[in-house]
Amino acid sequence: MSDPQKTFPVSWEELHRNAKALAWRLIEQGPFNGIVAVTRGGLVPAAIIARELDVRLIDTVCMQSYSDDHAQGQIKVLKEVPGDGEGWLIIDDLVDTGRTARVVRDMLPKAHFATIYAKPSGRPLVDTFVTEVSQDTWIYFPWDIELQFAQPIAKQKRG
Ligand SMILES: O=P(O)(O)OC[C@H]1O[C@H](OP(=O)(O)OP(=O)(O)O)[C@H](O)[C@@H]1O
Ligand SMILES: Nc1nc2[nH]cnc2c(=O)[nH]1
Ligand SMILES: [Mg+2]
Repeated sequence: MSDPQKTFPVSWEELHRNAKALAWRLIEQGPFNGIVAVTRGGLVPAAIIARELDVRLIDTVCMQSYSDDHAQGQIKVLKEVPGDGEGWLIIDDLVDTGRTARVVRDMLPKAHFATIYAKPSGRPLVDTFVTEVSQDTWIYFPWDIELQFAQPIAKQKRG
């Protein structure tokens, strides 16, 4: 998606609340042997969920696909996890097109795949998620953004 229609900024508090909401759903699905975080976006959610589910065994699948202009290129797998994923929980921050999820699921077909956010195209690839956002929305995570001055609405309207 190179020109998303809407943006959806997420604060640290909101992310923490949503990650805990995901943990409440996942506690019913476990117990899990360990967590596989999909880098980099899955790292912070995985840390929060590991704390809530009392999981200490964490591995990573290292992936690269989107560039800074929100365009998705070829997915590169920089690091894999051996095995079929049985008893493991995979955590990513979101599914968008579902292409990243497809690659990870093919790698670990027996794992449980969970994300905090899901867009409609990727939703069928996720076992458990918390919040659905529309396909034309770009989510900004707390680590993507910083506090800054915002124009009053009246000034924004005058242009
Ligand atoms: O469903 P898709 O269309 O494949 O998109 C979802 C993936 O895109 C983002 O990762 P990204 O490749 O931007 O890297 P990052 O996790 O390092 O931010 C996000 O963290 C997901 O992993
Ligand atoms: N930060 C972020 N990364 C993405 N990768 C694919 N879709 C998104 C999105 O909406 N936000
Ligand atoms: Mg990612």
